[in-house]
Amino acid sequence: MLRIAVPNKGSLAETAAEMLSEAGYTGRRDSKDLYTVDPVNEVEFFYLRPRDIATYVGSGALDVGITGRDLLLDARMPSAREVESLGFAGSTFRFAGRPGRFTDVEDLQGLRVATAYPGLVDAFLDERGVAVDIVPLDGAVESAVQLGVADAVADVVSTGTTLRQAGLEIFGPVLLESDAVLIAGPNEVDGTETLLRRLRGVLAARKYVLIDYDLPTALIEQAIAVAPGLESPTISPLRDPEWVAVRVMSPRRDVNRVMDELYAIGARAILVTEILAARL
Ligand SMILES: Nc1ncnc2c1ncn2[C@@H]1O[C@H](COP(=O)(O)OP(=O)(O)OP(=O)(O)O)[C@@H](O)[C@H]1O
Ligand SMILES: O=P(O)(O)OC[C@H]1O[C@H](OP(=O)(O)OP(=O)(O)O)[C@H](O)[C@@H]1O
Ligand SMILES: [Mg+2]
Repeated sequence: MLRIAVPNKGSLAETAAEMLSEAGYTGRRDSKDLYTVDPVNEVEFFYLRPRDIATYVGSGALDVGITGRDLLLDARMPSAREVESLGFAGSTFRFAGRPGRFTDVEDLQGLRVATAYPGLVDAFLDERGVAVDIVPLDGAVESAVQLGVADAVADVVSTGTTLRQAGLEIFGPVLLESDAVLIAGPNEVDGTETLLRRLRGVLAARKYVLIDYDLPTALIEQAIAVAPGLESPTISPLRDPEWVAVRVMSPRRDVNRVMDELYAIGARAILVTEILAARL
């Protein structure tokens, strides 16, 4: 059985559980459960703190897991590796301080930097030869400057609202672009490929829609230039020999522009439908 580590709470937990459910797995019924087994799909789920998941997977205790790229790097587990980005919980990892006080990381030399990601920050500053005093905190790191325990912070930034509210300003380079990732450990385990294919199917179903339309045969090349599909569009004959029916997958975010352009070319009966699941 494949042993999968899943975030039990925090920003990653809900979407991770949704993706696994859309991928056909049966997860826990109660948000307090720490373990559940899905005998049909031959997987076991262990619900763990996202921060600990790289440790379990990197040590080989569990086979694969879902965590954040920032948490994976912070854990410094060389035998845990990223397999696939899962496209949610996107954020950047940044330094911030009082407005105007810092322009670059070199300005941090000898100062106190509060963070919940000491491994990540240490590695970044070491590489640049900047020595600081790391103040390790568990969360709500943005308050550390105001409360006088640090001169600057290094933390997850999404909308920037938390930093703004704490009166802090970003400075210096982006330490990391993070999102939720599937990670694997040192062992090749049966079932990993199936899990990966299923999760990719969920990502594709979220990212793409199906477009069907009818089109005068002579306009096919123009229409395909607007919506080329992934491999190649499906083109089927219609009863009227002057017309064809076309079906393509198309990125969801572009779909209204694509429909407008297809209509302008001469396509009619343009229909967009959701993809429930996919193997590409
Ligand atoms: N506001 C956010 N937007 C996007 N991703 C975030 C945000 N806050 C945290 N994350 C991501 O969530 C992961 C951290 O998950 P974790 O559950 O440890 O923290 P959390 O969501 O801050 O939970 P909590 O603060 O309740 O402990 C990291 O990968 C981080 O990049
Ligand atoms: O840029 P924003 O959209 O404001 O999001 C970033 C904030 O979100 C997370 O905090 P969370 O609410 O998880 O609290 P925590 O600091 O206690 O982890 C993260 O640690 C930042 O503080
Ligand atoms: Mg948090």
